[in-house]
Amino acid sequence: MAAGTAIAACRAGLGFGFGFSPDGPTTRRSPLHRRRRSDFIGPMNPLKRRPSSPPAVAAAIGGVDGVADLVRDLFLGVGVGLPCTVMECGDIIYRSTLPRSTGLNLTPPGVALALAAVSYLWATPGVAPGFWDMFVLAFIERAFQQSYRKDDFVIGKKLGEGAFGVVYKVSSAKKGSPKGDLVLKKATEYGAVEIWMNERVRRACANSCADFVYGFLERSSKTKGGEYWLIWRFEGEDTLSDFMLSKEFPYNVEAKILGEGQGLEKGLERENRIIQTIIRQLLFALDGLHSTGIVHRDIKPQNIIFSEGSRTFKIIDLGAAADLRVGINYIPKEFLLDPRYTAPEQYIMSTQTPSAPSAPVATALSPVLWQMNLPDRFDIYSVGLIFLQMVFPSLRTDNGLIQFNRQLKRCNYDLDTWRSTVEPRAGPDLRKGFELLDLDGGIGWELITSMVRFKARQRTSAKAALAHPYFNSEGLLGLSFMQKLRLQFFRATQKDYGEAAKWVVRHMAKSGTEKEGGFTEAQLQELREMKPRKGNVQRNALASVLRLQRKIIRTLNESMDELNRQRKSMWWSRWIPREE
Ligand SMILES: Nc1ncnc2c1ncn2[C@@H]1O[C@H](COP(=O)(O)OP(=O)(O)OP(=O)(O)O)[C@@H](O)[C@H]1O
Repeated sequence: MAAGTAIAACRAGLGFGFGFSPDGPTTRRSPLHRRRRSDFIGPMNPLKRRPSSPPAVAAAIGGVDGVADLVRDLFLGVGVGLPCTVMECGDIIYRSTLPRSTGLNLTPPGVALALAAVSYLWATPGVAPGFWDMFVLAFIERAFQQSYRKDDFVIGKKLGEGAFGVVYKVSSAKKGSPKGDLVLKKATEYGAVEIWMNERVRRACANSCADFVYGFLERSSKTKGGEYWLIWRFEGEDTLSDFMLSKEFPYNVEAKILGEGQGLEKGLERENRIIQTIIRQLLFALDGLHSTGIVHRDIKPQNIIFSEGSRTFKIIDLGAAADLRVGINYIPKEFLLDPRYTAPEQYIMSTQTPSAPSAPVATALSPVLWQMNLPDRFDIYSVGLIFLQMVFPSLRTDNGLIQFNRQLKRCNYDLDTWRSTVEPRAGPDLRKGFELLDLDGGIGWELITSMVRFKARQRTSAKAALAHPYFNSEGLLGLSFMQKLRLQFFRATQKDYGEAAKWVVRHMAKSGTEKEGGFTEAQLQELREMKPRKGNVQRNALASVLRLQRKIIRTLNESMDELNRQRKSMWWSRWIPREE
């Protein structure tokens, strides 16, 4: 019945038919298709023309073969096709008339479009991996992971106490729990963010941070909302800060990260090698975080732990981190980032950036926002300061670092200017530091100055820094042709294109000219800021209207922010384990 209808439709040229068999349109062998050429185009050889017949008749004529065709058409022919006048149906008898199967047709614009789409989906922080991580990996992980309760832990020595939590060394006798000591952090409401970040890191770049085991909410009579309990493996006793406070630094780290017996005399070369290794490990860990869209925001030697197991430095304390893949850019109001290590911009996203919309939209837009703000450069500034502290012993104390920050601010955050002011009257420690950075044609100085800069956009990324020749053991002279090319590229990317961008923006923003009338953006801004003046009623009225407009927009933005914050806290808290 259905086949009959299709034939009628084909005859009428309506284009309905049983079109799509698994072989594709060009190799169909049903009685229906045998007929098509002759019906619509006309026979090429009248002798070979088959009579038109309904499928049932064709089945009778064709015997078993026909029945098989009919059954196949009935079950597999499910599509809607174009009439053979439009579609290349071919003819089973004249196989040579069948168009050659080309499979997928590749065209240059199609390839370009596909490449652009793939690059966008995989660009930092990764839209496609983000959806996969959030909707597949997270659920699988949750389904198979071991869960814990408060009673599973025996609490031992206190390791630290911050503004938002207490950290203990603990052990667990629970079957299946990791061997060895564990670390437990009891955190207040902000622990939820930390659990989220640690779970994300464990799935995306486990080697970057301390090995996270589990996190859950524990109700308690003392705290209103309960406490979040976070468990990690115990990585080791020492943080980078502990090592740096010792007079033996950097030699006290050498055996741990490079092994015994390096066979070099104590001196600049040897110190340089150790510092190089620490910075490389730190950049490697940061690159892992940044590639998955997480910015730590609290990078400092106290938050870098030495893992005895992997003999590398790892990052801890993700309590202030931001996950820009899904738009968690959340800083508790009372939370102050450590001013000794923060970059001058204070914020990782422009304050003009509206707060992130719902998670899927934020994820889809994340590559654009990431490129607009380059939030990872915030952490790079902190690494640059740690690098300076390792090289110049006088900066390792709090007072030394605070004083340095003041000097740098006075020099407009320009390390070259700072150097030119302090070097002439430098003591032996400072001079030794400059000498170390000047090894191999000043390649160390070049890297450090590309990290500590006022403008985030001019700072290097962790990935680019890792490719810098500073990390090549033979220095500048040992660089291959390709490495030299890479260095040139690195230097080119460090140039300030901000002025060029400003010029374009200035010209684009100019909405009015004297000739064409209207106001330029700058004039409008002036009007917005202007206090009402007597005597110019028209101007004052316009200024009042603009001020009112600004107020309305600000109020709307604030309410949207508030709503988004509430909505966000609702959606992502679903991922945090509840009370066990
Ligand atoms: N996985 C770990 N292995 C070993 N020690 C750890 C681990 N995690 C944390 N610690 C120790 O606990 C201390 C405090 O940890 P953490 O910085 O996460 O807590 P915090 O409450 O946020 O502290 P603060 O606010 O001072 O940064 C660290 O300085 C470190 O000595």
